[in-house]
Amino acid sequence: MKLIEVQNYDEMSKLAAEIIIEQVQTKTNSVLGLATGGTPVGMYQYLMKDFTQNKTSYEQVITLNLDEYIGLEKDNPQSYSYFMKEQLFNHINIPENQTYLPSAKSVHDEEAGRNYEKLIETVGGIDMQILGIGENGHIGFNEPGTSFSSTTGIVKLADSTREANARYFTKMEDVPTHAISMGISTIMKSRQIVLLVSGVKKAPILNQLFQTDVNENLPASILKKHPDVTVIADQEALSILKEKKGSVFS
Ligand SMILES: O=P(O)(O)OC[C@H]1O[C@](O)(CO)[C@@H](O)[C@@H]1O
Repeated sequence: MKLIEVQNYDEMSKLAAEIIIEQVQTKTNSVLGLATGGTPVGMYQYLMKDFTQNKTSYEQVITLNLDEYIGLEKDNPQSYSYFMKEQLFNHINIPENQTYLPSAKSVHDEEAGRNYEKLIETVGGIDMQILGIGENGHIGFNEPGTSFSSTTGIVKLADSTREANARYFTKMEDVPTHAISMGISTIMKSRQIVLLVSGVKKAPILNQLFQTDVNENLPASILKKHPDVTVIADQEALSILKEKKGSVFS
């Protein structure tokens, strides 16, 4: 994993957007894997700004999101489908039928994961996957303990994930208990991965990520086995890791 150290959230967001813009300009029909959550919001704002100023075109781009809650309609403001429209799709020239999120009718909808896997294959695989990391080390909604060979399917959210995401809901009971998520092996098939890490809350997990071996209790640790991963981390996220100089900073 290549680590790029930046000052703050804004620098992380700008750099991530620049990497995506370069990808889209170099390969106009790029397939982008996108993430939700608080981390990529600033990056999406930079993409919108660039679209307004420089007219980078997304006409031929295809996007595939990592995950979606189960039980929320697409027009529910807490759904990731709604999030992506609000944060990005409504503001750039990407055709709606080229933006995909996984979607499952219920926690028993096993077909949904298989269909998403087929879709990813049909579009030729993901060129560049953007990831955030959960405070417990999850990528997508693959919680600690998930098999590294997992493919897209229904996942149960860890209590800590529901608590972390409760900030977007009126009350804890409204936070869905399950989601559909790209699997870990699915994410690992992406040709290039960019992991964004910002804020002091992510400092412990970022430290663990660099200090521990690849193991299923820390889903993001599998990224160490991928040939092309760039981690962009800000000073707050790096605060614990940098105290332990000598490991990655020597
Ligand atoms: O960016 P946040 O809100 O800290 O969330 C971390 C990660 O957890 C998820 O919300 C779970 O999908 C990701 O989208 C995100 O990258």
